[in-house]
Amino acid sequence: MKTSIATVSISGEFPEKLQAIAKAGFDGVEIFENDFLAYDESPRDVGRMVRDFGLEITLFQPFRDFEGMPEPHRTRTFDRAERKFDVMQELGTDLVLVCSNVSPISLGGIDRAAADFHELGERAAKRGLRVGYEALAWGRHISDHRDAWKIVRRADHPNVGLILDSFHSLARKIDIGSIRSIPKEKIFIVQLADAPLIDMDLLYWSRHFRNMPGEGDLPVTDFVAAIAETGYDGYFSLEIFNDQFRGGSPKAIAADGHRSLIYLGDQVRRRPGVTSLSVPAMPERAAVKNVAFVEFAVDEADADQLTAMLKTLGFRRTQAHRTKKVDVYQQGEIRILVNTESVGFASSAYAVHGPSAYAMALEVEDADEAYRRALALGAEPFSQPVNPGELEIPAIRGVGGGLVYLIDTKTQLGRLWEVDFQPVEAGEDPEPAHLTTIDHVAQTVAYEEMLTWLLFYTSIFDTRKSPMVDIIDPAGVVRSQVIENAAGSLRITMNGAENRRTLAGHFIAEKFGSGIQHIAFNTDDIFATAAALRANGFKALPISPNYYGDVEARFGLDPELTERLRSENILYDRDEDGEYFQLYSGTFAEGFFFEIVQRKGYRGYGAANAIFRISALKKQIRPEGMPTV
Ligand SMILES: O=C(O)c1ccc(O)c(O)c1
Ligand SMILES: [Mg+2]
Repeated sequence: MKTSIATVSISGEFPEKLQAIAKAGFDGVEIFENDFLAYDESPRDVGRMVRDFGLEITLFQPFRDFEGMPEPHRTRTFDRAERKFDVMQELGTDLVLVCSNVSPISLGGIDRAAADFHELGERAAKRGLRVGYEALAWGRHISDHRDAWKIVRRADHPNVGLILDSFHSLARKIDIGSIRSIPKEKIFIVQLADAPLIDMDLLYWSRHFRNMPGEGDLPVTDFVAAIAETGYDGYFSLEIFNDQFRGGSPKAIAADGHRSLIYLGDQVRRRPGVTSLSVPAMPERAAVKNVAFVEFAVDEADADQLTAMLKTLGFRRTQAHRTKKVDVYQQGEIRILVNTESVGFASSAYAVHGPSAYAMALEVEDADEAYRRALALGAEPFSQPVNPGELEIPAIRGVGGGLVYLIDTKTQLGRLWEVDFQPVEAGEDPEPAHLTTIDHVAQTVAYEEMLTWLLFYTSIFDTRKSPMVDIIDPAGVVRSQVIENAAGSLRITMNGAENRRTLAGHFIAEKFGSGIQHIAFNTDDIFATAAALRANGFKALPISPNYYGDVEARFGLDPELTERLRSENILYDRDEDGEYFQLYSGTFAEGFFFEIVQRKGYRGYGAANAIFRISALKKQIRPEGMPTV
């Protein structure tokens, strides 16, 4: 599978775009005419620059409003094509993309269009060039790849072929089965884009909301599988018109794009009936069994505050690292590590971000396989020296430059708690609070980074994403998206902050970056937990009394239950799957907090309650740090 990306897909000056594209690992680039026109160098120099970056020009595009023109426009259109052919020859590319005519003066008719393409094919052939025809979803007469294919077939010219673009076909829900019968040599190139499902005008949707395959909701994998079944193994080229990407970091967007293509190729390769696609071999997406631990980087003073909070939550200090200043706090199957080292990565994470949950460990079937897959998808490996006899845990860089450790039980890694750690004497143990497992880890990221991390998790781990929802913060909107596995043993909620006045935005600003903002634990009995926490001196986040009148009315709750919820500051939600109870701690270190949940069949995250807990949490953050609304 050869990878390419259109220059329109990313921001920056022409050379900056090319550099980012080359660095991300693409083989080719589509030159989008306006990018080229806005640049001062000659076509020859641009062609040379592209090749100097080790890239091939996959095509020049778009050539608009070509087929079906009445005279005198028709003659002029052919003259215009000849001019573009000159440019292509100087650039050093043999393929031009002709998109279906949108002009109101254009005439319909398959034969007329086919005759025009036949003639264009003749002219192109004289120069050793090729013409690819693409149906725009909003084309005047041709808006369906099946019709474009009819025209190409009838044009019957070796230098005229079809260009398929996933957006145009999938946005119009055109039957993908229609692709399977197209001879592979007539597919000149394939353009790919995904998009979130939004009900809007096709042109506007296409020009502003496309995103990388896997980032949106279109069945791009099915589309590529159908193409692969023809035996096509040419270029797959990203063509992403996206307002956010245009303003984003060229390097990051290009890297996401390349990752999305490799991930897509790997998914398609695993489909039955697909043999042609040459994709680098890599292990399957890793099934995550659980979040094995979350590790905090803190100094001694913060550690006192954090561990005091953990104790009120019913955690016991059970182990200490043999050679490092790392303590393990445990309850049920949950492990929280508290790292107060003054050297190494945790300490630098502390220096940059202050106290933070900088690392988490995911237990998978085979840590080495998960690690290899992550690297094949362009994840950044992490390692630091370990002391003799200690385990080297495979790790990759995650959200905000934090770490994701990968562990398993089939190798020595399964003995981590015996090899690297030793038991400590029981101290003054708190009352156990019946916390069992980590329900979810909530990461706060800048809104522009959301898709990057979404692709990171979904491409490496066997997870799926939920639709994005809006969380209302009194100071703005926070976008929230869940990444979870079918078993519910890995749940990550990602909150994207658009401004710094929201709780999420404040967290990012204060921490100098993205990271884990809260961890939620499961209990099987929220009221027993609440009672134990009270006995431990835990301070629950106070929820406005007005909230309880509303939930009682909304869900028709028994007043006795409402009163219990109110007296324990427990939030409540219910949907068709079941009930949900939520209890929050106060904040630690400028916005970090803990949550305790009980799920009675419920699978969501209490989005409707978010505004109430956000308002309550904001009251706890130092007033000068957090503008109120
Ligand atoms: O939005 C457009 O005009 C446009 C142009 C060229 C393409 O390949 C395409 O998919 C869309
Ligand atoms: Mg296109």
